[in-house]
Amino acid sequence: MTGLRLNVFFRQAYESAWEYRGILISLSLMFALTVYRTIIYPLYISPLRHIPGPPLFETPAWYNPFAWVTVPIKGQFPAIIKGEAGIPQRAWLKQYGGEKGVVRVVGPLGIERLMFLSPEACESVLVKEWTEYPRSLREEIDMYHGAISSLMRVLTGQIISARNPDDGVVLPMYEWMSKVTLDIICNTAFAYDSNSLHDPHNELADTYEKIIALQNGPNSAWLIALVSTPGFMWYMRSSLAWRTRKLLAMLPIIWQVATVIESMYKIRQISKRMLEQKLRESHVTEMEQERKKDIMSLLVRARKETLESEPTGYSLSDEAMVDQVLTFLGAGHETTASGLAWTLYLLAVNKEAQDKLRAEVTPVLAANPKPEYRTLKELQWLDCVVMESLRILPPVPMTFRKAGKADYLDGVYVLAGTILYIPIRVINTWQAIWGSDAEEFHPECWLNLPKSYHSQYSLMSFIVGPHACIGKTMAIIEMKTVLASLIANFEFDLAYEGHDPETDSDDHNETEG
Ligand code: HEM
Repeated sequence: MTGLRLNVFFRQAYESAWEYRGILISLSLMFALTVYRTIIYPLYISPLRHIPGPPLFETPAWYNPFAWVTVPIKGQFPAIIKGEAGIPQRAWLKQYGGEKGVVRVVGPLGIERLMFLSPEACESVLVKEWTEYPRSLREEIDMYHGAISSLMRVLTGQIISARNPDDGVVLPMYEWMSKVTLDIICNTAFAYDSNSLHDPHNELADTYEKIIALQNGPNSAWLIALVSTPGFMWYMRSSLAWRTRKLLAMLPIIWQVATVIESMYKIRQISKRMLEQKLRESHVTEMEQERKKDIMSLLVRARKETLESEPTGYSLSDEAMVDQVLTFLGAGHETTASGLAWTLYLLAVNKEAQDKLRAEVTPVLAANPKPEYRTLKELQWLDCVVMESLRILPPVPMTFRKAGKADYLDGVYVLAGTILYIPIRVINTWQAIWGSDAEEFHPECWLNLPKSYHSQYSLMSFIVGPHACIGKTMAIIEMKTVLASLIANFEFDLAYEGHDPETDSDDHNETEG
């Protein structure tokens, strides 16, 4: 009887397998391909497998069958997203980098990444041959003072309304820095008053706040993983994203993507409205309108002038102009805010450096509360503090390139398509360049730079080459202007003894998009 039942079972199984053979063959092929791509290729076939780096499988993982599934899928990604930005990479370079500082890391799905430290490699990738290493993803000081005065009024109001103003008040400085930098960039980009410092319901500020809350929220690691998924950015730019957003909003974790889609759509709509207004203003003759200096007005005027002189020539479309301004908004707002917040943190820990800065800026601001940039530029300690903060805690700790050709870098044959980390924070704090206390805050090192300092490749906070940050000058001026006013007017302490924001937040700034 049992033999007969088994026989029937196998016959039915065989018939079902035959009926669904197409699906079964596809699934088997996918399985085989996944095993090949995530285990066999990185461990036994890749020409990069001999380059030292953290092992894909730590010894105990070989004996854990569950790890055979999870490790190849995740690669070193858990260490990267759990760790503070740039720190796991620094540890790997120290442990495996050797003399030259070359390390291989296996990311999710067996995709390999290489890290190079030497100026020669950075020069090849970012400057000399930058077209061969494409990115895989993707002063106007007067304009600042309005926002800075508002910030001073708001913070003073918060302190006065505290129960014991003399004891100080605990304030979320990162949020306030984010508001002031948004108001500054909106003014600079569109001559638009976002007024986020005073009006928490401002449409643009509110929308940005939603995106920032996701970035800093508990599921931010998932969001980064989703953004890094091949094809994700294509999807986000397509109309499919807008059409499927309500469906996404219902799914766990993925709902964040729906929030990003809606926020991006709203920001784009607001920018379009502003462009329409600029286009209406551009018909008014120059005599009638004040010559505006915001980026969007400059673009509108440049396009009008190009079309007048060369009607058939190349000019930016409306859509491209909105894109340009949105890039500025995105790239220039959070970066400067986190640079400022980290500087305040470093000064709260290093009270001596803070007092020295106060002694330098107070008389200058007493003589003129809205100093010109030329005045601020001469303040030596202010410069040291800002540069040192950007060195040890760079707002963009890491970026990426993709090899567009196969070639040697630092003696390693790198295949086309390989992802290269540009380890900004690691280079900024590398002991061979900056000395044995490279990871500590020493503003005075800018008064006497080490002999090993290279003017282009030792501080990479804004990277170098044609894709380097075009807002670098503005960012440094903005940071100095806001910081000078804050330090001249307030004293900063940690919110509580032992406050360590590095472990409080899981801020991991991997920009791949
Ligand atoms: C402390 C503040 C800032 C830091 C640390 C910073 C850093 C960077 C870095 C590292 C990149 C290159 C990313 C890459 O190529 O992978 C970049 C690009 C860029 N930055 Fe900045 N930035 C800051 C502020 C600003 C400001 C204030 C603006 C605008 C006014 C700005 C505008 C841009 C633009 C337009 C790009 C190119 C974006 C693109 O091509 O997609 N940045 N920035």
